Amino acid sequence: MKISIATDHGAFELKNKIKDYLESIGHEVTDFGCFSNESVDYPPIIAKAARAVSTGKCERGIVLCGSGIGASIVANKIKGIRCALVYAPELAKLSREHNNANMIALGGRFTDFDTAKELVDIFLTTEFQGGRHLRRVEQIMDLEKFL
Ligand SMILES: O=C(CO)[C@H](O)[C@H](O)[C@H](O)COP(=O)(O)O
Repeated sequence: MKISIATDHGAFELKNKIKDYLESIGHEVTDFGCFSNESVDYPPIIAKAARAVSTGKCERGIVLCGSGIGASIVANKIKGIRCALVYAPELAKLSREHNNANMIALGGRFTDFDTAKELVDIFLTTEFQGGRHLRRVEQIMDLEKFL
């Protein structure tokens, strides 16, 4: 799968570990930064990863920051993005089954690598359930028409 990834300094190491892990299991990862521990502003970096999903260049995206909150807020500003902030496996599962999330946000200061790996695995392998959830996701996407 083609996956975009981005972070600010708050999850720099975790981003690199997730990228290496994804590549080791055969995914194609486009890394939008950041590329050092130096403090950076997350909005433009995260927006690039979200735009890659929005335009179809990547099928899914993973964005990170210290808490994951800022990253999720930014990603959800981009057309067509449904980005879920996930900390627990059940939330990663629900983000796909109920929300058809095309991106997840992780908090690097609150999530260790083993947990992140589990969250990412679930996000990438769980199918959207459709049905009543499709109707609701369509209602979410309809809201973009009024932006
Ligand atoms: O945006 C955030 C919080 O919603 C991210 O966690 C940032 O990584 C964090 O705000 C960065 O904080 P810092 O004090 O500048 O390292």
